[in-house]
Amino acid sequence: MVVEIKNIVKRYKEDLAVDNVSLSIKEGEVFGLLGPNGAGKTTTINALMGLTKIDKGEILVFQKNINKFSNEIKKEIGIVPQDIAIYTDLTVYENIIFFAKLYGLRDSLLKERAEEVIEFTGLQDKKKAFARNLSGGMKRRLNIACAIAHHPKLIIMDEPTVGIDPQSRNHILESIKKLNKNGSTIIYTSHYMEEVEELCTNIAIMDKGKIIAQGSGDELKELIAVDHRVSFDLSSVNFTLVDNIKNITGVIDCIIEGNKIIVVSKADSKNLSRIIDCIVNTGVDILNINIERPNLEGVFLTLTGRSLRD
Ligand SMILES: Nc1ncnc2c1ncn2[C@@H]1O[C@H](COP(=O)(O)OP(=O)(O)OP(=O)(O)O)[C@@H](O)[C@H]1O
Repeated sequence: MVVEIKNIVKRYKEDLAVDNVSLSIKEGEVFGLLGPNGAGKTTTINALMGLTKIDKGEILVFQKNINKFSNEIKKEIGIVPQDIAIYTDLTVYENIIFFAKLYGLRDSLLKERAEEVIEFTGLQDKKKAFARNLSGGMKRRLNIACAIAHHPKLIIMDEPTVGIDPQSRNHILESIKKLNKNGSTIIYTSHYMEEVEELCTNIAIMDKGKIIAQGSGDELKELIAVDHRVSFDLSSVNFTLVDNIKNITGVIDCIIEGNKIIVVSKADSKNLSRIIDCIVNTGVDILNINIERPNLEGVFLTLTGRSLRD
């Protein structure tokens, strides 16, 4: 395991920010911590980075307790904090050099890596620009560049795409995939379920300080995949058709909404082709088919009764 978080607790006065959280993160994973604002993600991540003192529990990174970290271990970690940590009065290049030196890079390797991460984060045109003059998305990219020049084995990113333009967001998501492909283990927090679903091989859903579910995206969606829904826009709808569809194996219900029908089936019914045949044989044209797939938003809603974005 690259990271083992064991039963950690963090309280801020009456507020139990992290309530007995345990997580294990394997080498090579993109591990997603998903949860709404205030769920306890940043507190967990700050505890992992040794920035927040925990009240109870234990955290191991590379099998070492984080309180006993040597500089050698710190050099294996890259941190992209939620609040952008760059020097606005330095240029893009100078910022990268500054942080890379902190991680021990020197001489020709230092310059080589600075060029490498400038290209990696797409900041070539901004190399000599002062950080204060960058857009929000570019500042985020610079923040990432500063955290990865030393080629860390573990990269921790706390909501790196909050409040940025779609172009920078896509760039960051692609960069994370590449970093993972090149061998880094990634821990990624977000309240955007689409990002977590796209990026992460293992996901923990956090709410009110607790981990409420954990697994791959598919495993989590299975939690709510008790039935599936397919809607058909039709040229016309009649009751004979609806009755015939209800008689197909696996169909639980068939709901009429104007010229649309919504067919609810048990998961794994594999009856779509039979439903389509049934409609076509009645002489009705199918104008559109929409298969409603379960997503992580649905998982969160089912588990908590609330939306992720409340
Ligand atoms: N320094 C602090 N002092 C007091 N309370 C805090 C502090 N940091 C966090 N909290 C509280 O702990 C809880 C968890 O906050 P945390 O920032 O970890 O959540 P989060 O999931 O990261 O949310 P967000 O997505 O908004 O960053 C919240 O109720 C928050 O108000």
